[in-house]
Amino acid sequence: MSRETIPVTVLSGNLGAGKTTVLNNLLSTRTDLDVAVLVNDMGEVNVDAERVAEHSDISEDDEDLIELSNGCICCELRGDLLDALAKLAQAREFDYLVIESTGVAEPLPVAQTLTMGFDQGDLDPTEFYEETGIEVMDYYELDTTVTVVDAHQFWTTFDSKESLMDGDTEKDLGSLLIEQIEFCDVLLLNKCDLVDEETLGEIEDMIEVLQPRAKIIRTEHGAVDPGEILDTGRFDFEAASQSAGWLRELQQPHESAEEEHGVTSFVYTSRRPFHPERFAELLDSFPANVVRSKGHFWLAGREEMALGLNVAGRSIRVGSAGGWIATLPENERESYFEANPELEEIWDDKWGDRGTQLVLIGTDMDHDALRTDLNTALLTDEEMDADWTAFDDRFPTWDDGDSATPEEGTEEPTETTDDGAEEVGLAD
Ligand SMILES: Nc1nc2c(ncn2[C@@H]2O[C@H](COP(=O)(O)OP(=O)(O)OP(=O)(O)O)[C@@H](O)[C@H]2O)c(=O)[nH]1
Repeated sequence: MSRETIPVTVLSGNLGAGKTTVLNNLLSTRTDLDVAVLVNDMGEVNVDAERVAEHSDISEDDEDLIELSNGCICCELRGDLLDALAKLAQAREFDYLVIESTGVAEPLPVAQTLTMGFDQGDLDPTEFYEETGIEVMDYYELDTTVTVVDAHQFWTTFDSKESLMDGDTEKDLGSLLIEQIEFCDVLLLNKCDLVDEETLGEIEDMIEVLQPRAKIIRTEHGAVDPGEILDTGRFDFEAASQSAGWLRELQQPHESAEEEHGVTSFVYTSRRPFHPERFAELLDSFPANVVRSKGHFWLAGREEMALGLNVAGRSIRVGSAGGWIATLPENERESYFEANPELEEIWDDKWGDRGTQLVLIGTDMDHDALRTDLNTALLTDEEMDADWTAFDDRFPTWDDGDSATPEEGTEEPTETTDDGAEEVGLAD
């Protein structure tokens, strides 16, 4: 069979979750399917590629199996990924392509590379086109992003602060797991043979709140019907980027009802700024049962810029979330109002759109107690009239040249930690 475009499946998942097992299972049980494989491993020697070769008809010298080593396809190997895709396309025809990404890859940049193409490839696409008559990006279509999650290690990884280098940034396993869950079309909850029914239910409740859009499939030893991960047509960049539970919650806030296993979420909003020291103290001892929090906040004394909070597992990051609409020049502000008439409703005569909006997701959270704690960190009436610049403020500072609105703001998060007062220090 040959076809117009090759559907591409990207397999992500933490180290040891079972990505290679899924792949081996697919290749060894369905030899009738013409699948090419691209493996990205961080190691010197590409262990995964050797194992895939061992367990399937594909040999390591085979042009069907391409290995990318010494880097991660979500960062420094993006160009190499495109090179490899071009070489595969040139080598022969096949019906499906599966990319197994390294255990530290974030699915989003991989998806971006596959959907947006040659922003930094070593290979000149024009040259390739002249040689082959094939437009690489037209030849492939990102079809399904699959995250493999290790059910047995789930809670340990979720709470883990063990860090890994992800390109130039250090990431902890917990937040990587959350990012992988938040960006996928299909989630394989693997190693279900090692976990009891009650725990599986707890994990599923958490995953459903973090990622309401994905199809969750329980697997043992990576055995999954190929139709669930190949040529499913499920990938949609826009939908995938918008599917994280926290984002949905921000867009349509609602107090979620308690699930069977106590996983809930809610949105905290305030039109008063936080006191920098009291809010820092709150983050220092942030409750461990809040496993995910995202949003922007207003810190007294920082009237030019919204700050972004990003809590994932045990990692707490604070970054710039862009300027307030209130700080924009008059004409730009007016066009914002025209495009977003609902702004009128939240606009404050003195403070404009300044305020706080945070989603909190967690297990057994006491919503009222958390709201009270957050409210206690807000300025009091008396403090509202005080000189805000006199408050102690150990949050980092950023260049405020970025005029993005809070919702659109890209974060340049500064890693902060939350264990122990000494380590926590938000300031440098
Ligand atoms: N009991 C059990 N073991 C599994 C299952 N799936 C995979 N394993 C084992 O878990 C280990 C890791 O699996 P891999 O498939 O290598 O995991 P991976 O995600 O490819 O790992 P990296 O390539 O290191 O990121 C192997 O020893 C597998 O045999 C499962 O469902 N149950």
